[in-house]
Amino acid sequence: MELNVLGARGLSIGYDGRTVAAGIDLTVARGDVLCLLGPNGAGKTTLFKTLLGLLPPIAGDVTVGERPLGSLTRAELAKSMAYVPQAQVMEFAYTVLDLVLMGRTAHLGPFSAPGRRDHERAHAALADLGIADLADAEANRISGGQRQLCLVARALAQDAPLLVMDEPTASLDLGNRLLVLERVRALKAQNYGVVFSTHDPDQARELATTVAVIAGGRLAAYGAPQDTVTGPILSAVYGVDVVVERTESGRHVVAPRY
Ligand SMILES: Nc1ncnc2c1ncn2[C@@H]1O[C@H](COP(=O)(O)OP(=O)(O)OP(=O)(O)O)[C@@H](O)[C@H]1O
Repeated sequence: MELNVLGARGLSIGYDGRTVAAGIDLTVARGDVLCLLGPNGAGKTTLFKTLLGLLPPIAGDVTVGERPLGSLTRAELAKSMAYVPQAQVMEFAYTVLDLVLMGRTAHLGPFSAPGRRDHERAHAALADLGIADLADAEANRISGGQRQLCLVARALAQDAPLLVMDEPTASLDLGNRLLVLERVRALKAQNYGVVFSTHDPDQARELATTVAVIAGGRLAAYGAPQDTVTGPILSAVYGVDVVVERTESGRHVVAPRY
């Protein structure tokens, strides 16, 4: 049986004793894509921070590769899951290759610089995402979508089986959004576990194997996309009247009910 790369049981999340959401149970195995949906302020980022070990749980447990999160060293954690932040313009003029090499940090000995194997891994990650030709480009002088793919490449170079992506398509134009989504789909096919948040229920329906809808201080829905990204659930969670329609090509899209 495939081991879970990430799990949460009876998890309560929040800040300084203020609970944002409680009773969260979820699992992610290799090849799973868990999509996190929920209204603004519902707790998606708070849940991410808790799953990444940046914020202590108020109650309950997080397991990483079946081990309690708190028992992993920083290096073990970095080899177990890689975080992909939203792409922003960076303070320093790193090249794309430098940026991706940062993903190798957990694999380096203390005070040692990246070696030949690390460079090979970084180049392979760039090639994997179709951006090998950008290696020497300055990371601030490429498109937002390309920068997002660099951050995914950095996560791949980390050699962790789980990628955690915070709204990977936020602020991207249509072409770049489709590019990033296509790459996420490819990662699933390569047996990575993926957790990503989005404000687009169509992406959840299209890409996810499991959807977690966080709303009203709990998981309002958790399960297969066809059971969770539904008109009644979305209407209740977002306070709007929407339906999920099937297009001629067989896709499902969320639309207002007119
Ligand atoms: N550092 C913090 N300290 C205290 N409360 C916080 C902190 N960060 C967020 N919150 C509160 O926790 C709740 C959940 O916020 P969170 O950022 O997790 O929501 P979200 O679902 O990611 O929202 P969005 O979709 O707008 O990004 C909100 O009420 C927010 O005000």
